[in-house]
Amino acid sequence: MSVYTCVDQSRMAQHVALFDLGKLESFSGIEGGVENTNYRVRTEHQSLVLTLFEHHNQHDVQEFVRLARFLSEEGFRVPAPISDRSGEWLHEVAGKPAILCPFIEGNHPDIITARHCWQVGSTLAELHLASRKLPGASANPRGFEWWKQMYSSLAEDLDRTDYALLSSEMNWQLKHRLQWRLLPQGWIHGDLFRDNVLFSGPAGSQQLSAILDWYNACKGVWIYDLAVVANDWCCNEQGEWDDTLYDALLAGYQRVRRLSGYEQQQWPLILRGAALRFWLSRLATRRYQQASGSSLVLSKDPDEYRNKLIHRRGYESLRIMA
Ligand SMILES: Nc1ncnc2c1ncn2[C@@H]1O[C@H](COP(=O)(O)OP(=O)(O)O)[C@@H](O)[C@H]1O
Ligand SMILES: N[C@@H](CCOP(=O)(O)O)C(=O)O
Repeated sequence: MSVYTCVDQSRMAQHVALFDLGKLESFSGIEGGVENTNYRVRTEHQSLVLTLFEHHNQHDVQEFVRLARFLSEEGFRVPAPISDRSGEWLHEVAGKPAILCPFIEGNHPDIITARHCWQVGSTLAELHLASRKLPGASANPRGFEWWKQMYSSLAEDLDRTDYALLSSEMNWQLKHRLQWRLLPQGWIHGDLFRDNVLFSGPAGSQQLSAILDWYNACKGVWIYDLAVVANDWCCNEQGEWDDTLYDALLAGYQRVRRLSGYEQQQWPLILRGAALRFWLSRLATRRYQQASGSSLVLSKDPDEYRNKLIHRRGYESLRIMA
């Protein structure tokens, strides 16, 4: 469970009292999540999630919640923060920027099927196209510049073999920066892992009920967003593809937006970049968790993404289904 910041009963009640939600009934830390502190909050009138941002200031939060608010208004199943009586949706709780969103029913499926992947793919493409109407996406704070900073700070955290792998991939990515820049771009979710999507309904006919955690939303290459999904949803921890899931994801995405020949050509490069990004961020998270000494934290294994990167480096090209 990831609860980095503890909020006591009286502070929670004081916060809930700002909204038209009735009295606070109960609250508890949410299991899952890596980066922020989340509480499930029940009031007389509603079930909600309070998120405290651990690494971002109010300005950052205003920026990346813009997309979630826009998409929610466009009718996508995306939780957007609710406003208090004075119209304010961004607050400070325990010294952290805080938002309160409606709790959305659903679960993260234990077993991923082609049906899940197809729905995630098509919804992702719909999000990409819909968000073209929202101007002003800012650059990815976990993009190439951040990779470089992390790379130079990681020499002590990695053994020689892993550091050599990291150096080699950084050089490869540097050599191919221009290819990234020529790909179609726009708003991206940036972190569409299984634990950021909810499904509801009976097993076998589940429907996607929400896309959560918009806290990495930024400007980026669209197929990078798709590669993040492929690397998490469609392979095992060693990076070996499940062809059925992989084909369903790409078919779902391409039902809405067809990949160009150039995107197909660059796909292996982007899959590698997406694996590298999460290897780096998991190493960064591990370092942060060790330093903060928090007891209620969920750890995600950096080696999983090192393994996926190794696997992706084995591909010069990769089939993309129509
Ligand atoms: N609005 C919501 N409705 C239902 N569950 C939610 C909602 N927001 C978050 N959660 C639950 O909390 C978990 C962690 O939230 P998330 O935003 O992914 O945290 P983190 O940014 O720390 O990774 C999610 O996996 C989900 O189960
Ligand atoms: N989904 C990611 C965690 C989120 O990435 P971060 O850069 O915001 O820490 C994972 O599984 O590693």
